[in-house]
This record gives sequence, C-alpha cells and structure tokens, in this order.
Amino acid sequence: MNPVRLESLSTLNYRNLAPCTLRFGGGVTGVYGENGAGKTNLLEAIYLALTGQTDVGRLEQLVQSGESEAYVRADLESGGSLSVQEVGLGRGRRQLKVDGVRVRAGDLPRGSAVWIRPEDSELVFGSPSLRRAYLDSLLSRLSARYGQQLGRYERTVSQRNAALKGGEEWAMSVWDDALVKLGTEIITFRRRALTRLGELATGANAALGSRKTLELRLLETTTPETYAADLTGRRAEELARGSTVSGPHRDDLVLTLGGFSAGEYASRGEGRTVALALRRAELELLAERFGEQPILLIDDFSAELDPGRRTFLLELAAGVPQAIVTGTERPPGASAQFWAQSGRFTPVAVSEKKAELETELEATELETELEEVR
Ligand SMILES: Nc1ncnc2c1ncn2[C@@H]1O[C@H](COP(=O)(O)OP(=O)(O)OP(=O)(O)O)[C@@H](O)[C@H]1O
Repeated sequence: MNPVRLESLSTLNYRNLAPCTLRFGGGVTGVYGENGAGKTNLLEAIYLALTGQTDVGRLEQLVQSGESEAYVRADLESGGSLSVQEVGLGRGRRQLKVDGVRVRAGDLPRGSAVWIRPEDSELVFGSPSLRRAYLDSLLSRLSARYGQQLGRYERTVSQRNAALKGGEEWAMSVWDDALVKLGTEIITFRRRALTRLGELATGANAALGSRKTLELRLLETTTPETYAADLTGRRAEELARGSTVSGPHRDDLVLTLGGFSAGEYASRGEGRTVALALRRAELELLAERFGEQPILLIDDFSAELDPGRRTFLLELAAGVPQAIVTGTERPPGASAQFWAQSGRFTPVAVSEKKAELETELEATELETELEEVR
C-alpha cells in the first residue's frame, strides 16, 4: 500500500489560525514559535481533517471567537492519486466530505494519523475513562465493526439506565440480552487487540530505556462467561443506583510498571515514558493493520526535557514517511520549517548554509545602513 501524504492544509476561522494554505513535503516538517502562537491548533486541525476526530467538549471551541462557522481542508496524495477531505464546523455540528461527497467519520481512512501530545501523560495518571477512551478510539480505528458495536452498546447502556431509573424491572431481561450480546463482542475484541498492543507497548517502553517492564491488562467488571449472571445478581443494586454497574463501559486499562500500577506509583518521568510507549505502540499497530505508516504529529517536542525521550521523539519522526513536529524551538533534523506567530505560519530557510547566508546578509545590510547614518 502507498503511504498517504498530506500535501496541504487549508483553514478558515479555525481557532486562532489566520486563513491559510500550508504546503507540506515528505519527511519531517518543523513548526516552531512562541507559546500561544497556534502550533497545537494547527496539529489539531490536521488531525481533524485526516481522521474526522476531535476530543474537545464542544465543537464551538474550534470555531474562531466571533465567527459562527469554520472550515478545514486537507489535500492528500497516495500512490499518485489525490483526494480532498473537508470538515465544516458550525452550530454544534461537523460535516465531513471526501472528494465532495458527504461521509461519516467512520468512512475516513482509519490509520492515517497518530498525534503525540504533552498531555498524553494523563493516559497514565488520569482517570480510567481516559484510558478507556484511548483504547476504544484505537480499537475503533483498527476495526470499523468495533466502533459500530461500541456505539450500539453505549446507546443500550443509556437506555437501560433510563429503564433502571424508571424502576422498569419487568423490561430488564430484554435489555440484559442486548447488553450481554454487544458487551461480549467488545470484551472479546479488546482482549485480542490488547495482546498485540501490550507486546508493542512493552517493547517501546524498553526501547525508551526504562528498566521496569510495562504491562497492559484489562481490569474487567465482568466476563463473557459470567455477564448474564452478574447482571441478575446485581439487579437490586442497579435499580437502587439507576445505572448499569458491570460491563465494558466500566472496565479499566491497567498499566503496570515493574508490577505496580503506573498511575499510582510511577514518577512523572516514568509515566511520560509509558505514555510515549503507548503512542509508539499505536503507531506500530495501525501500520501493521493498514500496511502503511500513519502521518505522525508531535506537539511540543521541546516540552520533553529528558534527552532520551527527546531523541526518541525525533527519531520516531525521522522514521516515518511524513511527520509534523512543533516546538518553541526549531525541531532539529526537519527538511522544512515554519515559523508560527499569532496564528500565521511563515516558511523559513532550513539549510544551515542558507541560514548562515541570511544572517550574513542581514549583518551586511545593517552595516550598510549604519554607514549611511554615519
Ligand atoms: N476558538 C478560538 N478562537 C480564537 N482563539 C482561540 C480559540 N481557541 C483557542 N484560541 C487561542 O489560540 C491560541 C493558540 O493556542 P495553541 O494551543 O495552538 O498555541 P501553541 O502555539 O501550541 O502554544 P504552546 O507553545 O503554549 O503550546 C491561544 O492563545 C488560544 O487562546
């Protein structure tokens, strides 16, 4: 399969970004600038255009303040053919199009991008719901069916909860049947995918220099074998609480480091390494599944103060066909660079030689001006 390459990104009214079209080449593109310049917003817009996904609470947040609609467009190239993915945002809705035809997020290529962010540490130290969301989002990308069944399962849970709140005990056997069927499929798929994800994450954590072994496992509130009995057994509790207490929507992805829960015992640095290992595992798993390397987006490599992790990030970027790396300083080794300021991105010379010449030129010009003043 041919890798997908982002040729250009255009945005209008997207967060603080000035209307722009940025062209990207292969290899590593660096985007550097001060805090608040719009670097994260740019990566967020790229990720949205590539995957249709965003994790903001309200879509309005993505629309520039004072505006009512925003637009993002990615021009992609794969094996010589071009395609256009567009996202329109407005009135709390997102509209996706591929080559002018309306599609749903699940119809977009599912392995096209991986985004590494400083806040990924929350995957380790944050609540189980964040790890579940990470796992579910990754598995939905590996399998469209997983995403569909998960959607059905979640709707069933909320309808069942409404029935529990209404004290509709008589209706429970119908809800239980639906829940067990969908939930069993989700648990089975999670277990299978986690075996490979775990192997890759363990390997990545070791490659990052950690001497403690990282292991991934599911902490399950029920199993396919006991699911139906668990629901019946906890009926009174569920009716009292008005909510479904067992099932994959309550399970946790447990990360252990050297045998201890990373969320509870790991240092901040160890936790950051685990988060990076999870992202590299995601990159590798998507590449295995779809036969091509995703476009890698790395937000704020300069926030990574540990030299080992910094090198790991830059090597990861250099190892994929296309990566976009942001930072408050210039990401080294990039074949193209943009300077970000107030939502605008200006291409800057990359080669050291060229940069040197520019500096010399500036110096000469200044000297000439100075001479004129003298
Ligand atoms: N909907 C919006 N409309 C206008 N501006 C917004 C909107 N959402 C966010 N911003 C602004 O965008 C600016 C840039 O944010 P962004 O996170 O992209 O900066 P950054 O360059 O990544 O900075 P840092 O280096 O601190 O991570 C922020 O100052 C923020 O207030």
